Amino acid sequence: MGREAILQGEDSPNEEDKSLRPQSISEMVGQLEVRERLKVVVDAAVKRDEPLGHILFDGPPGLGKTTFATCIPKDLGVNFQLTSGPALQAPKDLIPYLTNADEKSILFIDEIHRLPKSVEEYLYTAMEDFRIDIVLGEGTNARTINLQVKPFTLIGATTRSGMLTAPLRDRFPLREHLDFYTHEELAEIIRRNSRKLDVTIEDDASLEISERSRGTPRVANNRLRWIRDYVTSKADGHISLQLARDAMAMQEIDALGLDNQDRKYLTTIIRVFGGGPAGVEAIAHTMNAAPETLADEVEPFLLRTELLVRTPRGRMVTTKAVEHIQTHIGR
Ligand SMILES: Nc1ncnc2c1ncn2[C@@H]1O[C@H](COP(=O)(O)OP(=O)(O)OP(=O)(O)O)[C@@H](O)[C@H]1O
Ligand SMILES: [Mg+2]
Repeated sequence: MGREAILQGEDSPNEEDKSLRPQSISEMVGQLEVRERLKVVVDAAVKRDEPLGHILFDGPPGLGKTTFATCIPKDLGVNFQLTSGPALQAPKDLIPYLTNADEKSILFIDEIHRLPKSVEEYLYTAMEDFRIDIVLGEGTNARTINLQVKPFTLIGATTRSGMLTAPLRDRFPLREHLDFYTHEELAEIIRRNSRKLDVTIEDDASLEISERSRGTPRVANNRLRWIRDYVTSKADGHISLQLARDAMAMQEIDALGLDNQDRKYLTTIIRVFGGGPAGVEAIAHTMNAAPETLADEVEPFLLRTELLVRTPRGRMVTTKAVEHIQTHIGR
C-alpha cells in the first residue's frame, strides 16, 4: 500500500480534527511531565547531533498520541513518514519505509500493538542497529543481503501497551503514558479552539463543556463543534452556559459527560448481569458491540471515574454507577 493511501486512510475519519490539532509541542495543553521529558531528549539529541531515541506513546484514544508524534518532527524540522500496525502485514511492507527514511527522520507506526509477529521481529535489528536483511531471489537461489539503513527514530503509538511484547517495548528508550486531562486543561483547549473556530464563549460555558468531555481533548473538540452548530442554528452564535447545556442535553450527554453508549454499557451490567462481575465479551455480545471498542473507548474513563471496577472475574459496576444511572433514568 502506498504512503498516500495510508495517510488518507488515517486522516479521512478525522478530517475535522486536523484544523484544531496543535502544530508544535509548545501549542499543546497539559501533559506537562511528558512534555518536559520530551524536551530533554530532543535538546540532547540536537546538541549531540544524533537521531532522537525511539519513543512509545500509550494511552486511551483521543489524548494526543498522534498529535505528539506529528509535532515532534515539525519541531525538529525533520522528515516524517506515517504507517500503522494493520497496514504492515509482512516485513516487505516495512522495507520501503526503512529504506526511505532519511537520517534523523521520524517513522511513526500507529496501533503498533497490531503488528504481526514477523514484522515486529524484523523491526528489532532495524531499531537497534539500523540494519535489515533483504532476501533476493527465491527457493534454492535465494540469498540474504544485509543492508544498513540511515539512523532514524521510530515513534510508536498504542491504546494497548499491555498487548506489546516485552522485546518490542524494551527497544523504546522513552515510553510515555498519556493520562486523562484535568477540567482546567480541557477548558483551556476549548477556549483556544473557540477562537480557532471563530466563535465566542463564556468562561463558565467552557468549564461546563470541559467537565463533560471525559478528560479527553478529542471529545472536548467534538462537543465544542456540536455546540457551535447549535448556537449558530438556534441563537446568535455566542456560547453561553445555558446554550451549552441545552446543546449537550439534545445530544443526551449527561452531567458526568457520559453518552448513550456509556450508559448502555453500565445499564447492561446492572440489568443483565446483576451489577457484575461479567466478562467484557459477554457484555459486548449483549450490547451487540465489539469488545475492543468497549475496552478501548468506553471502559478507561468509567474505570478512571470509579463507575466501574475490574476484578479477576470480570467487570463490576460501583454504587456510584448505580446511583448515576438511577438519577439519569429518573429525570
Ligand atoms: N495536548 C493537547 N492540546 C491540545 N489539543 C490536543 C492535545 N492532545 C490532543 N488534542 C486534540 O485532540 C485531538 C485528538 O488527539 P490525537 O489524535 O492526538 O489522539 P490519539 O491519542 O492519537 O488518539 P487515537 O488513539 O484515537 O489515535 C487532536 O486532533 C487535537 O486537536
Ligand atoms: Mg492517533
